[in-house]
Amino acid sequence: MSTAREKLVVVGNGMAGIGTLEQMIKLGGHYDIEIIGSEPHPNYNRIMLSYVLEGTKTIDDIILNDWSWYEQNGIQLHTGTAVTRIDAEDRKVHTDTGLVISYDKLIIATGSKPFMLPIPGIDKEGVVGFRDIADCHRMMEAAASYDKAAVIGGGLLGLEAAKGLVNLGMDVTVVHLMDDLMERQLDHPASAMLQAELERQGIKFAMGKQTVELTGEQRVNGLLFKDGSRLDADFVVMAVGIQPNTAVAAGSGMAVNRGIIVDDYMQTSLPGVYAVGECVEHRGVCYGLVAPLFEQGLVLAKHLCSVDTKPYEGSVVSTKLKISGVDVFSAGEFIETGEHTVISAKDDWKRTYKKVLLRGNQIVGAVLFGDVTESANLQKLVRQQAEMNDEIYASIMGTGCCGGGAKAASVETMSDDEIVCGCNGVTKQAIVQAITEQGLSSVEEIKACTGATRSCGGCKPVVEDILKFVLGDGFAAGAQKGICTCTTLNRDEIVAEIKAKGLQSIREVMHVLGWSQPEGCSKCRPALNYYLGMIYPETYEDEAESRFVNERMSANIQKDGTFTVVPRMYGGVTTPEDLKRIADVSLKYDVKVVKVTGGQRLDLIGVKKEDLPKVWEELDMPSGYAYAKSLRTVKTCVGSQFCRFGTQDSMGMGARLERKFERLDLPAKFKFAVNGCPRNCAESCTKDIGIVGNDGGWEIFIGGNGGIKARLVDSLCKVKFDDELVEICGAVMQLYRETANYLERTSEWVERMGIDTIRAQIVEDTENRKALLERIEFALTQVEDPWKKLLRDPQKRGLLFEHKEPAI
Ligand SMILES: Cc1cc2nc3c(=O)[nH]c(=O)nc-3n(C[C@H](O)[C@H](O)[C@H](O)COP(=O)(O)OP(=O)(O)OC[C@H]3O[C@@H](n4cnc5c(N)ncnc54)[C@H](O)[C@@H]3O)c2cc1C
Ligand SMILES: NC(=O)c1ccc[n+]([C@@H]2O[C@H](COP(=O)([O-])OP(=O)(O)OC[C@H]3O[C@@H](n4cnc5c(N)ncnc54)[C@H](O)[C@@H]3O)[C@@H](O)[C@H]2O)c1
Ligand code: SF4
Ligand code: FES
Repeated sequence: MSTAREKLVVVGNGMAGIGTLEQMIKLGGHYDIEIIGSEPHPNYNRIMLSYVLEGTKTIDDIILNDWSWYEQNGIQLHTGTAVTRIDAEDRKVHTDTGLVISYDKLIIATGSKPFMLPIPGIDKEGVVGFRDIADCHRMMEAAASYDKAAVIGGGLLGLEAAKGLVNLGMDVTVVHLMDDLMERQLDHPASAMLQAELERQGIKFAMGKQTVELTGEQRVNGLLFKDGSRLDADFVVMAVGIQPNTAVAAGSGMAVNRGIIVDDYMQTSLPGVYAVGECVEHRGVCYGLVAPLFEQGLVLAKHLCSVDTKPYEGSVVSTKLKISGVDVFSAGEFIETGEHTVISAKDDWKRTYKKVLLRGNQIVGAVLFGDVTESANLQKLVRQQAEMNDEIYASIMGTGCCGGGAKAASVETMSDDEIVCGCNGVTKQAIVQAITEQGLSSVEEIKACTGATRSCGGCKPVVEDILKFVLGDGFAAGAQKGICTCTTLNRDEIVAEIKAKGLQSIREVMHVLGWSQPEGCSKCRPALNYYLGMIYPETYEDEAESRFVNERMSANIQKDGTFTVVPRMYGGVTTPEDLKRIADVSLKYDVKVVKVTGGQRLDLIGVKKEDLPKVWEELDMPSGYAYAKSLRTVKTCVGSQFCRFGTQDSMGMGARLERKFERLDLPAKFKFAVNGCPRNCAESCTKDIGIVGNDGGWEIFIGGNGGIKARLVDSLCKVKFDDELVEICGAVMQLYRETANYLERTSEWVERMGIDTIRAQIVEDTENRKALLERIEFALTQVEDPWKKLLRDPQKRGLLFEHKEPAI
């Protein structure tokens, strides 16, 4: 027996109303749907208007659901039509075009309008709000004809508008009532840093100014302030906040305060009538950001589709200013009171500021300026009111300890319903389903399929964490031309730009080269850190927080949270004394397993994090770099010292090579093997550099790999003397350092470059070889054992490994 479908009418074709419908469609809701929207466009991403104004997007780029979406989903759409009256008794809406549309259920999603100051002159020509596509066009037209703009209001909207107008060539002054910009999101230090940065970008400020009149004849020509001073302006943008659109609701007898009053299921005071988005007031709060609206929309969609749902209990909001090169983030509580414990760090040289507020031990708010790498993580922690602990502390405050682990864990504990992409209302479940059911494996694919990361990009790190969590090692963040989705530049272009422009830090590279995501991502940051270190071995200050967790800890984390310790054993050779020390330390620190590795050394598995420094100290052996993109092992056979077939001293040569080239940063992990004769007992054929002794000297092979993508080596050349062998190996390593993509193994590099090209540059061009050698020799003078370095630094040691109160 079929039942007639109920009729659902939506008033407002904006982000909240359509976001709710999208969720309902996914849930399989059965309604006949009709939408009435006063704008003449299909649903678009309002938050991207800032980018349209700035000139980095067009209107076409920001359409979220084009006309065909409505058709495909059987939705009747009336654009350019405003609802003027709701007749709740007869369940009908009336429009300004004379339509009368009946409903069974009604959703009001009318959003807000800009608040226009009630001052003389507000109606003059050249005074606009910034809310929709029409406003955006008005601003762009004004910029083509006029020079001097004033933006009243130094909040998020005002600052983004000001930057857009500066980009369009206008002379822009932001007029702000208070002494601090964005005082609703930032504390004083962050505000001051923000203002200084925006001044550098060409925006002027008139702070602490109350506008009492807009002067001029028909068109505005200036602003008059309460203190009697004036500012000339032939164009004025009003950005002093918003007002929920409640007139139609109020006129129909609905309970309205500042916004339309709703309960925890978005139901208004009238039966069958719901409201969602900026027009509503929930538990006394009206929201002005999209993330809460999508959270409301999800609850409403489930409620209307009779799917079990938790009630909507309010949102913890976070904000991010969308101005390139200005990284600001704020979440939850941001002004400290006596109740808070404050963790903060301000660096005037790097121009960064971080503050985290705790109530008890719970994270209740944060402000970041300059370095917002941890914004996605902090957003989750504040939303979850997570307990602060050593790992979270270290990852947020910059030592980066276990940041990856903490993030992966928090992705695991996120509920399916949790919204990952606030701008587009995409939940964790939607992303996981896209990965598992549609076989997606990159951020770009997730973006195309779900919309996540499509707008401000702030959710990209979390999307990447989910990809990593679901796919593990199978995660490859996209096959685009750029090194990641933050840039379209490839490795060679980036390295060339760094050299040509003398760029010195990750932040500078991302800013100058126009990264789409100001704080970068987990793919580009480690790569940039490597390229900068390779280009400037002497002066570049390594950014530990841009390295992978194992590298930051100088140990490999295991699935039970303990670590492994692998000391160096040059050429796979050890001594009874070293073995005794390893045994003593293993017993003392309750090491679970001592494993002989494939690279001929010992792996102490199951060391507790807090014991790592003591284990390193008591072993008193160099780090084996088992965690690093660096030289790992030099596997040797017994060779001529003992083997009756041996023609060359493979153990001696292996140890020499390992001592010489250890500790150097490389694009990926790197392994040698050295054999005393062509019987090849130490298996040179699958190593990055494989060396085989013969009667007349040595043969050098490169580009082998025994891992997932197995590859046998190519022969590079034969040499007669030991010193020549070491030189060729050094030149190969330096050429690889200078030309490989970060994480590219030599097996891929040799195939990409071609063995003949490499041979020509190293074997045949002796001048080039000499230059490569000079550069690697210099780089080698700059390296230091990381275990010893950490042991010398009590603050870092305390922060990374011990449960001590960190020094702030
Ligand atoms: C320039 C700009 C940048 C922003 N950037 C961000 C950001 O970075 N991050 C963030 O979280 N938020 C941002 N916001 C805020 C965000 O865009 C809003 O929170 C969101 O769009 C609100 O969605 P909504 O559906 O409630 O309202 P809207 O998107 O405004 O949709 C309401 C729609 O209803 C229509 N309507 C109104 N009355 C009627 C009627 N009587 N009949 C028919 N239709 C009607 C309106 O014309 C409008 O199209 C930004 C806003 C602007 C203007
Ligand atoms: N990146 C983002 O997240 C983003 C970007 C743009 C807009 N938005 C949202 O759009 C909405 C509108 O933004 P907004 O910046 O207009 O609102 P807002 O309320 O965040 O900021 C308005 C600012 O104007 C100032 N102000 C008030 N009266 C003034 C006066 N008479 N003279 C000078 N300054 C005065 C206030 O002190 C305040 O800082 C907000 O909800 C905002 O969250 C968000
Ligand atoms: S490779 Fe040759 S020298 Fe080395 S152990 Fe085997 S047989 Fe002996
Ligand atoms: S949160 Fe802005 S694009 Fe996802």
